[in-house]
Amino acid sequence: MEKDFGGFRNILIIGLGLIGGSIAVSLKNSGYKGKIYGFDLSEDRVKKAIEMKAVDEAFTDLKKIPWKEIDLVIIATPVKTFENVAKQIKPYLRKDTVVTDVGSVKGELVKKLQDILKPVKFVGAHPIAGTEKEGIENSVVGLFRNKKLILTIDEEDNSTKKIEKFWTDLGAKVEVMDPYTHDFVFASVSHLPHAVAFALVDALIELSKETGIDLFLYPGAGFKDFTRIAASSPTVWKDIFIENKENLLHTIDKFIQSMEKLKRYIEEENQDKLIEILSEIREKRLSLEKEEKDV
Ligand SMILES: NC(=O)c1ccc[n+]([C@@H]2O[C@H](COP(=O)([O-])OP(=O)(O)OC[C@H]3O[C@@H](n4cnc5c(N)ncnc54)[C@H](O)[C@@H]3O)[C@@H](O)[C@H]2O)c1
Ligand SMILES: O=C(O)C(=O)C[C@]1(C(=O)O)C=C[C@@H](O)C=C1
Repeated sequence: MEKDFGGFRNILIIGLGLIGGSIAVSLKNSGYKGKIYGFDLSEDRVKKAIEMKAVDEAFTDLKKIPWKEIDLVIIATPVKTFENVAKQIKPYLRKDTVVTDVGSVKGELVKKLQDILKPVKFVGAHPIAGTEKEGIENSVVGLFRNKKLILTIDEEDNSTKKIEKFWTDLGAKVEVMDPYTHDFVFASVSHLPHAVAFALVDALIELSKETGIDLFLYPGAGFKDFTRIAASSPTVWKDIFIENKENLLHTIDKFIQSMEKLKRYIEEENQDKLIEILSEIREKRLSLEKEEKDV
């Protein structure tokens, strides 16, 4: 099928960060023909976006945006800003403009945004792709290629089909999930791992203080691999943690239980149990590599 990115003629990206920027540069690189407009509160980000030719025009003032031309708005700011952003753009939107997002949390937020934006259609979307970097200066061409993209929709209609085509043409593999299941799943496989990585570095900061030995002078590859995501944006992640609080707290409790189990087996020097649990965990982790190869 011909690449038409859902047939949206002109697009506005709100939030010229890593994800908003990666959408812009990926569109430009894939032959998207329409205009890409950008908006950000930061003058520097706007300047950078224009300098990089990631967007055709970019603004820090909503009033200056050529709203009549905009067929699709993509909200790509930290999740706690979404409601305000929706309220601020609502008066400018054409009734047939579609609004979507890239937020890492869905749940109630999807319903709130649908209510704020009504009668304009809001379609919740979450690309399962990113890095620990922030800002458009770190954007990646092709970031979404072969990556999952979760659409949190109740039913298919013309707008959801267009959003699905938009992401398919960027190379993503679209899956539909209800917003609440989405938040449990990504609390487990994304938000908990980030919390654990942040906490692990925190533990080493505390141990360094307690002992007077700077443990960060001796990181091996394992520590670096494991904690790459602890370099992620504090602003983006405090919003994700708070917006998905209930699910995240539940997964943190499960993680503490697993740590306590491991601690107990170590304390008891229980070799059988350690072999049993570590073997089971290793099998699971290895099966993940195999699934990736099979894709
Ligand atoms: N980083 C990832 O790996 C990743 C992956 C998938 C989804 N997401 C989601 O994408 C969104 C953006 O994350 P990012 O990593 O691109 O962050 P980022 O920090 O790189 O970019 C966010 C941008 O939004 C701007 N901004 C903040 N508040 C604003 C407002 N009210 N109006 C306009 N601009 C505003 C900031 O100036 C910044 O340029 C978040 O909702 C995040 O949950 C992130
Ligand atoms: O690879 C990374 O750096 C990421 O953290 C990407 C990652 C994740 O896999 O957890 C982070 C947040 C998202 O909402 C989606 C993807």
